[in-house]
Amino acid sequence: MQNLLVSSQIKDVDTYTIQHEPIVSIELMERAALAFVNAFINRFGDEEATIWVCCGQGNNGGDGLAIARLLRKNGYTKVKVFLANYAQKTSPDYLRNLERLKQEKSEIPILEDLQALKLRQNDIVIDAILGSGLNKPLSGKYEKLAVLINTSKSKVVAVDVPTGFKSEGELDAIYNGVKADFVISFQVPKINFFFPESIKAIREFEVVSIGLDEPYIESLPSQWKLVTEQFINKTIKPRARFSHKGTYGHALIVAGDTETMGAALLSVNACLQAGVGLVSACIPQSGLTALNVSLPEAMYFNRENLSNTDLQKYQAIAIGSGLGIGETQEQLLEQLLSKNKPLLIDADALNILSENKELLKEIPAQSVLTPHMKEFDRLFGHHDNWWNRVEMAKKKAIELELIIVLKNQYTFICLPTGDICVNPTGNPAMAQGGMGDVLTGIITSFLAQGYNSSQAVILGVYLHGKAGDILAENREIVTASALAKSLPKVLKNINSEKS
Ligand SMILES: NC(=O)C1=CN([C@@H]2O[C@H](COP(=O)(O)OP(=O)(O)OC[C@H]3O[C@@H](n4cnc5c(N)ncnc54)[C@H](O)[C@@H]3O)[C@@H](O)[C@H]2O)[C@@H](O)CC1
Ligand SMILES: Nc1ncnc2c1ncn2[C@@H]1O[C@H](COP(=O)(O)OP(=O)(O)O)[C@@H](O)[C@H]1O
Repeated sequence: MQNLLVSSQIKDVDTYTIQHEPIVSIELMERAALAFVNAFINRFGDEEATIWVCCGQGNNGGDGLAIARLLRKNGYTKVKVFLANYAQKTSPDYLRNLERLKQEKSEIPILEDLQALKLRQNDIVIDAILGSGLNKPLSGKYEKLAVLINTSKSKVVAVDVPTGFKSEGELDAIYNGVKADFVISFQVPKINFFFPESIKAIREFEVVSIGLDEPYIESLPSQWKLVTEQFINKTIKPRARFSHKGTYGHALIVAGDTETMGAALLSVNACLQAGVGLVSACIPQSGLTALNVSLPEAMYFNRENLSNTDLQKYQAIAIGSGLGIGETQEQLLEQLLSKNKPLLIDADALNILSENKELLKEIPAQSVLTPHMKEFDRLFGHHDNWWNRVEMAKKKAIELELIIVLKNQYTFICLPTGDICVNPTGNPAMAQGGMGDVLTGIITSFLAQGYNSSQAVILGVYLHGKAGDILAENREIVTASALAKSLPKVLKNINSEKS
């Protein structure tokens, strides 16, 4: 897991690195500029392009000046600098870089008049006006400059964060900052990059290391974590020698209704593909033939028997995929809740809870809820923005001792400890019905296999997205069935790379 930091902490890490590496701040700025330029060249190799580097007077502007100089050195002949010198204060490193640019006779024109900023299609604007130092909404000349850049049809590449974009906290409904096609951000992704509202400001981003002190970053208190491949590789266990089906647990999946039996089958199949030892499908009798034909590995569990069966033999129980809503389904959920065994609760079972909120406190601790945005809002109230929604998910996860998996492009996993783990995998090719049912099957499978609840959820969400990413490399659409089918290979690849 990688700590995600707020702006004040990032500043703190800069200071710490400067003191302890040690490195003088102007050198750190040079390193940041170099990292930006390398990433920039990788992506925008056209040395003939006209590049306008727009600089403010803080450290973000200082980066911009160094970037302009380094681009010129790397063969970009048409680099121009525009100084947005609208502030009273200037940073010392900005001033040093300005001096350097002037002294070196770098042939880079330095412009200050807005009239001179004639942006054309195919030009590239490097936005180094304001970075993570933003401390109030954009207004006046800054706002005017942002409008000019946004309406120019030039490609916009932002340094660290687009000017006017808040790195953390609630994002305003209306965004008046620079809209960047690409952001090259330093060291850690900013928390707000993961919220859907950021699409107004950022089309794509890349994070580059500038050599800030990583152990110090990890030592800082932060409840925001990014799930990393290293964490997954470390957590996932290969199949053991002399193991048998009993080693990998028995899962019970309560799902399906006459018209939504597919959801149950998808979920049960995903559970098998993710490696469970045994799975029993508690589906309506009308689905029995379909189950036997399509998933001969799965067993059938008659719903009539749920109330009088000892569920101790199941290592994991999920309820909800395609379950339907009605008195019968409500009874099924209540029966399971009364067994006082952690559950995974998805889809219609969540909708039943929304209609019977008094049941929320009956959910056993360490249970997992997997709502998408609408299911979440039905459960815990309407939210105007994602920052507030995630804050509420965190609050409820702590209060009810649950794991809340708030599904989206970047899924937020809120743990009872208050930690919020952001999942980086997944893509729009996966935006199709049934994908959530597959996720339920995968997490249930990992729960049955003996991973603890947080591990099972983090592994499940990450691998679900990872499988989708691998498939999306050569197809536009990834169906839920295709994703489930690909899981054994994804697991194999991870375990082979480890050994
Ligand atoms: N040693 C360091 O601190 C490093 C900093 N780096 C760069 O430094 C940036 C942060 O630099 P700074 O902290 O100087 O901040 P910025 O350059 O982002 O902004 C500086 C100034 O803008 C003012 N300001 C904030 N919001 C405003 C608004 N809406 N309208 C008008 N003025 C506004 C602030 O009061 C401050 O004086 C990062 O984004 C990154 O690009 C990098 O060079 C890496 C190393
Ligand atoms: N654009 C996307 N990027 C990443 N993941 C996505 C995207 N669209 C959907 N997903 C993933 O697919 C799943 C969809 O879940 P859900 O909406 O419950 O689907 P369903 O109810 O149809 O099975 C979630 O895990 C979500 O994170």
